[in-house]
Amino acid sequence: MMTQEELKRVAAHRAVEMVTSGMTLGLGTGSTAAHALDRLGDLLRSGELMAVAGVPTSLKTEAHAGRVGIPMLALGGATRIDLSIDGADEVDTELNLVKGRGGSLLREKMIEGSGGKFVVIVDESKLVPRLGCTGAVPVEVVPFGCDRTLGLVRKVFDGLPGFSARLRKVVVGKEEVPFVTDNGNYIVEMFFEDGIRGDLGEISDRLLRITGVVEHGMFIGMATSVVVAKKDGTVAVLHRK
Ligand SMILES: O=C[C@H](O)[C@H](O)[C@H](O)COP(=O)(O)O
Repeated sequence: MMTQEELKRVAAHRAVEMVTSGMTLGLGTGSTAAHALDRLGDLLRSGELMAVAGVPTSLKTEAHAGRVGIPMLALGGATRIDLSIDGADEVDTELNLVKGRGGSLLREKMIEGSGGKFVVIVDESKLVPRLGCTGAVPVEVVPFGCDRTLGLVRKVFDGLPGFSARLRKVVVGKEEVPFVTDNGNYIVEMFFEDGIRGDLGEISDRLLRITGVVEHGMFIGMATSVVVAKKDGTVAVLHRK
């Protein structure tokens, strides 16, 4: 039986097979996407891939891509993005995603939603019947008035049994402080007892209408395919219908 880390690598390597020389890539963030960065670096060093450039979805990815020698472009400097490769926290049966439990959802959504293919790489444990089944659905909010914004997010799900929301905190020294994203924003985490039931598009619209919300971690209808590494070591590639 392969470990979860090995499965992440298997999925990442399969997605990197879709990369050809000359492509501009969206470079994802997280432990699964990290395997794709390493593989891209290896292929560039060996000369099997040439003239590839990447647009990093986080400062961490920018540093990693720099270490492994992937040439980079800023989002504004890329005329097109041919293919983005990134992990996800959850993938539902329609290939909608929860992303951003690592805090990188905004840049990911900007880059992965800017055209081209978006290939998601996961191990089997990320497949869920409904988004929000296995943990937090993050929402990026501006720090100003964040308590008011948190209250307005709670109102969207008013009366929903088992729903809760809180500001994501981290411990620094002995103190709990808000988690700060690469964009200087905070994260509200939404929790659902048994996942999100209802129209995701409508829920998305209601969240995005709240002044103070910057973006949320539901990636609806964005993934063009999902590479799933299964426990037995086989790989399935699911395509959006
Ligand atoms: O903010 C984090 C990103 O959305 C990641 O792609 C996501 O959290 C999945 O990360 P991992 O591959 O480490 O499970």
